Amino acid sequence: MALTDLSAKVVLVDIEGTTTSITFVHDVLFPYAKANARQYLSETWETDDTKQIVEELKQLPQYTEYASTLETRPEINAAHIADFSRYLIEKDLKVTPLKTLQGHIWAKGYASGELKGHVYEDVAVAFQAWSDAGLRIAVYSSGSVAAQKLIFQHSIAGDLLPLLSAHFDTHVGHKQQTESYTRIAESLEVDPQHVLFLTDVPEEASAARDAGMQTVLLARPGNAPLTAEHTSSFPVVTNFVALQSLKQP
Ligand SMILES: CSCCC(=O)C(=O)COP(=O)(O)O
Ligand SMILES: [Mg+2]
Repeated sequence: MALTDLSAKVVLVDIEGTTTSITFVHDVLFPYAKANARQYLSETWETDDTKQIVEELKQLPQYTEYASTLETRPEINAAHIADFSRYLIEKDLKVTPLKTLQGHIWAKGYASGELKGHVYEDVAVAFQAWSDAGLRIAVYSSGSVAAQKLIFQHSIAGDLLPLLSAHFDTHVGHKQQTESYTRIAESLEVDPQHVLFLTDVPEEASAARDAGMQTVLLARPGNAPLTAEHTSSFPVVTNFVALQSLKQP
């Protein structure tokens, strides 16, 4: 089954584990956010945007859990919120206000050149080929839309942003919920059956498939191993080029 046989009009890509290595996210992006959270929060503490992020962080159930581990009642300041952000990052919690904050922090690193977005070497080639073939390319990641734009604009393969036509983050819903994919298809004004979703997470593929999308799993180096049940339930490829000669499971 070649990509063209999938009758896709939109290719919807996940980022971490799909276009980009998990190692880059965990060993470069997360440490950068942890190291720079306090400074960012101090510098922007009085802005409406940061006030909103802080409010949303404090509403998270994990905040009550975190605060209960502290010996004294904390003062709500940049240092305390930075500590809580680091706690969330260490647990790899993909919660919306943390992802918004991370995107803002990474912006400085990309602007200075300290950060360059990792993409696998087949990604730019595939994006160009899909775009040339008239397919739209959209992104759905737990990373904020701002963070998605940064990783592709400042990628090691150059500026890939012009090839992308839409971005979705957890504001549309969580990635393991079917309704999120229904909303994405509605927003793209396309029948879900004409969307091909590429991800490394079987539960995300399952949710997208339940919404009527076509789904393919990526088995990139360093991704969590797929079980026999996963590989019998979904087509699996190791890179985007392999989509051209995809075999049904
Ligand atoms: C948008 S780049 C940062 C990656 C990130 O923070 C993240 O949570 C990626 O999750 P994904 O849904 O792309 O697997
Ligand atoms: Mg992923």
